Amino acid sequence: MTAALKLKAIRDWFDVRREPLVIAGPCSAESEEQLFETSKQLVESGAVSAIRAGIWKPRTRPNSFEGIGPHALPWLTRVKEELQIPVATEVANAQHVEHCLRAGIDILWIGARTTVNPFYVQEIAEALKGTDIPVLVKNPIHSDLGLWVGALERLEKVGIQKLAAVHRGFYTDSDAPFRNEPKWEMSFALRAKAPDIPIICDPSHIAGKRNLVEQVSQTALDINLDGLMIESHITPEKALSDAAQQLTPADLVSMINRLILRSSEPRNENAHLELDQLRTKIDGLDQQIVNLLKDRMDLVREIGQIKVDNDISIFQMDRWFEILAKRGLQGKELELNTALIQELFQTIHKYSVERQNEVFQNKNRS
Ligand SMILES: O=C(O)C(=O)C[C@]1(C(=O)O)C=C[C@@H](O)C=C1
Repeated sequence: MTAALKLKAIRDWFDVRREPLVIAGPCSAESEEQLFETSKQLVESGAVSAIRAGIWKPRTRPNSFEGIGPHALPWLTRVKEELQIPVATEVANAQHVEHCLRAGIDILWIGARTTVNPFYVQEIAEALKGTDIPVLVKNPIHSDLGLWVGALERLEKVGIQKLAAVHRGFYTDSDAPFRNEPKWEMSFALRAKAPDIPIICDPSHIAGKRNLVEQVSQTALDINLDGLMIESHITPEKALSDAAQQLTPADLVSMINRLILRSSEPRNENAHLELDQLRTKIDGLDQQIVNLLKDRMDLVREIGQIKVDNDISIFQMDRWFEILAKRGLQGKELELNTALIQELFQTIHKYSVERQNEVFQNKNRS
């Protein structure tokens, strides 16, 4: 089921100074000078459409720098007024919202650690009732699509129509290669569920390392995300938070200049024809795959009948491991991605077990 949200298209509420839409600025506002100087260089480049800076920083461990707090709000309004650019900051509770509304902050975002908690999101939504301030909602830390959509719905329900999602990646045990796992499929799932929500990518938090920010930004544009939110600091190595992933304004601007903007439709007739031909072939193969799945499922059902008639259990570990190993080897020989084969056969197995369970349930009922 799709979530029918009443929204304003992002380009109707965002003055995009240059494509792609980029919101940039320091992870944290650390001093008036650091924020102003970073913002000035970014704004003068013409490459960014809004400035971001965190002033309340939810940190994993205590004793880390937790942000300047409301004292930094006038620094942000100075950037807004002197540099004539919209400014954005993160809010995590109703009090933060009230501070920001009073200070005239233009855009708010809800962080990954807040999106996970419907109580916090509801409190923020209530505090925003009656305003039309744009709100960006970062994905929850773990890949729970319901929480992400739910947070957007809570905001829409109080009348916020300038809404966007921010894809910042998902928690992972290993930070190789990225700090947060991109799981791009979550953006596809969000598009399927709420097609009108613009999605902005936060490559800094996915990458975790400045040398990988460009690669992630390019992928985000190549999968048609609607913009980028990137961290930038005049002296990144001295940053009080996220030092490893921030780029100097100059490096950020060169990076933006290197990004390639691609269109979602082919622009020349030849490419159009070639795509059509290949897609027809894919359609044929997909039909075969589905027919093969049907044949396989019929065999699985037959096996299920033998099992239930002979009191044999559904799950057959040795056989299951044998299939994974054999198909894994075959996939390797054909140079297919190992995870593709593993995940495909795990899914097939899951539905085989489900199918046989139905056979067992039918027998139990008769
Ligand atoms: O070989 C079986 O016993 C089956 O039921 C088939 C199958 C499969 O899908 O390949 C399904 C369940 C078992 O755990 C192992 C394998």
